[in-house]
Amino acid sequence: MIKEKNTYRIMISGGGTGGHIYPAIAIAHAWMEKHPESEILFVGAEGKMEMQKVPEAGYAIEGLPVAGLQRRLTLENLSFPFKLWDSINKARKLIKRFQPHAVVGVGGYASGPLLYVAQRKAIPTLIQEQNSYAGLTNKLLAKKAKAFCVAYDGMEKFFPENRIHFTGNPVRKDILNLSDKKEAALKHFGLDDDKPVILVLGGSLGARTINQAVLASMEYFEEKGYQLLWQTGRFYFEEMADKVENSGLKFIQALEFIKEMDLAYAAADMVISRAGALSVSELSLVGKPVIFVPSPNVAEDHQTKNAMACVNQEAALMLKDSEAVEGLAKKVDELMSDTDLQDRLGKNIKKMGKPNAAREIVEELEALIK
Ligand SMILES: CC(=O)N[C@H]1[C@@H](OP(=O)(O)OP(=O)(O)OC[C@H]2O[C@@H](n3ccc(=O)[nH]c3=O)[C@H](O)[C@@H]2O)O[C@H](CO)[C@@H](O)[C@@H]1O
Repeated sequence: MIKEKNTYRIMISGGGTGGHIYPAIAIAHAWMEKHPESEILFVGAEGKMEMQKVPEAGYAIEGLPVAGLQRRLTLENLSFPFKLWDSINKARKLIKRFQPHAVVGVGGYASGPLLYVAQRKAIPTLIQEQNSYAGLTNKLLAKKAKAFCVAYDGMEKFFPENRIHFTGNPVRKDILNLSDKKEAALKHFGLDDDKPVILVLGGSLGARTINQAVLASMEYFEEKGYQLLWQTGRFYFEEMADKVENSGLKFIQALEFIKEMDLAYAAADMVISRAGALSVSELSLVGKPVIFVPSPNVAEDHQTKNAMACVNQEAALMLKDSEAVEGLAKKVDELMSDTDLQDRLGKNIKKMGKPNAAREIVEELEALIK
């Protein structure tokens, strides 16, 4: 074990969406809790969500000009090699200045240049892969990374088996214990305490189909006596909030983005959610009945795989994206009318939770530095 009082410098890189950023922040918190004298520097992509969320969590971040390669042929792709070159140069300078003991990559193209430079300088790199299907950047960095902290079985398809550690995804600490938060949560969101609360989550950016499905069913939900806490995502918020306002419905609450996810989970009686890796990991710790509506627009349909890992353990229900608009109300009824099913799903999903993930990742990182 490394000494507790030393100053370690750790760089953490990646982002693009909450699914990469929040695990990165959870790792940083767990590291600082154990090694409070350390310095942490995040590296993200200019203009992306991490440039706002990371400083809000109390850490410094530098942005690289890197951009993702579009799958379609676009003009933007022409500038890709130049941005990559600039990013590698900036990564080189950052590493020279910060002199990290180790570099952590959490996926998303922002982590590519930094880990590439670190690996060429023989600085140990650890990759945290959140999904059941490895992202492109992580696959490209796999050969020289020293450790892979994963959340799903079967990751030896992508990474060398002897360096894989099955830690689970690191989640924010405040959702680990929700038992005494319900009352405060209802108050925080101005919810009624005798109407069931349905929490609707579209992943960190919101989900168009889920929003359309809620729009199609919201009158019915209100008639049934439910109240909805509905995260629309920032791209859809104005339109959805207008529609709620014009409908005159009283118990449908549209929110752009929820900062206090612990309170949202605590308030909920059931959850409708996209099946991004972190949402699934968090919901596994929360232990409430869930209907997953996986996004069909992600590499290798990995959200369906994430959701099916739960469905196969009778730990959640799943509704296909293509059936969501027509089928959401019926699926919600199926769950809300069956309290045994609610209990079973809640208990089974909780068994899948990995509450020590962040701590275990910190231990792997310590082992690399040593
Ligand atoms: C469309 C897309 O590319 N999705 C990917 C993205 O998902 P996305 O970024 O949506 O990520 P996840 O579902 O994994 O996690 C969402 C995170 O955002 C937080 N949150 C969400 C809503 C909100 O209002 N407030 C809030 O704080 C959640 O608590 C969670 O920590 O990264 C994941 C992890 O690599 C992938 O599995 C997803 O397939």
